[in-house]
Amino acid sequence: MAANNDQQNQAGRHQEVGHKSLLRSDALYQYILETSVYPREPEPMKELRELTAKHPWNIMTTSADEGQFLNMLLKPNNAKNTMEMGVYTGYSLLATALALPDDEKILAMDVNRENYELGLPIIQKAGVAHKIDFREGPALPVLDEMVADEKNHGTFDFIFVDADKDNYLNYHKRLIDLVKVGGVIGYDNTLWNGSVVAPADAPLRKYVKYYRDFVWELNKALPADPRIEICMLPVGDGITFCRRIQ
Ligand SMILES: C[S@@+](CC[C@H](N)C(=O)[O-])C[C@H]1O[C@@H](n2cnc3c(N)ncnc32)[C@H](O)[C@@H]1O
Repeated sequence: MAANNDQQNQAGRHQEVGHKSLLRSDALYQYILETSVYPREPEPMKELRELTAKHPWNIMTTSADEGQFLNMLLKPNNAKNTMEMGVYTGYSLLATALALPDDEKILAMDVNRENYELGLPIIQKAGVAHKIDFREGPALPVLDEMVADEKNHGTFDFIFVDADKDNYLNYHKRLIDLVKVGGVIGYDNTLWNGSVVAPADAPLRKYVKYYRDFVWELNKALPADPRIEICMLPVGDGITFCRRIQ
């Protein structure tokens, strides 16, 4: 009996260790980048990634594996009309723009135009700048304006949310009207640097601690929303995809 219990405990432990190493091993992550991501990264995305690496706020950039994933996700889904909140220097925006058909548009919003303009020459050189409608300023009032006009309801195929985490639930309340039935909203950073499972009193950086409550709230609210199907993936800093079903 004791041996059986031991075996069960061992099996339980192995599963847990397997999960942790997937998320926590730097060497494994590097392996993914070097074997799968970097060899197939489009030249403009590589150039933008290298430019962004020199910027003082580079911690904000979308990771290369996530960029590759977004680019692949959008192609088979035949996404046409898309939106992005939180552009920074434009890595995820470029991944999206490269995946979209030539005559389609991305509504891109960020409070900071300067960082967008750092990456813009690379986006222009890649021949996709004409797909981007960049709006400088907070995203919420733009969403409110769009929601107020019923013509905009159910018109977006894909929406990527990577801006201020304390507004994610406010965004969700509006985006659910703007995305098509069958369309997808991706919320970035839903594992929030792993802090979602850290003890309440763990010593976290101030901004990580502040936003964690909002990420927790979002992670509770999305599974309870019957209008969507969801899938949370440990890509980048965690991304939760929501497909509108009603
Ligand atoms: C994590 S970064 C985005 C990274 C980007 N997706 C990329 O590929 O590099 C977050 C961005 O959200 C922007 N932001 C913060 N608050 C915002 C708001 N209320 N509305 C729009 N953008 C906002 C910041 O200026 C910052 O550029």
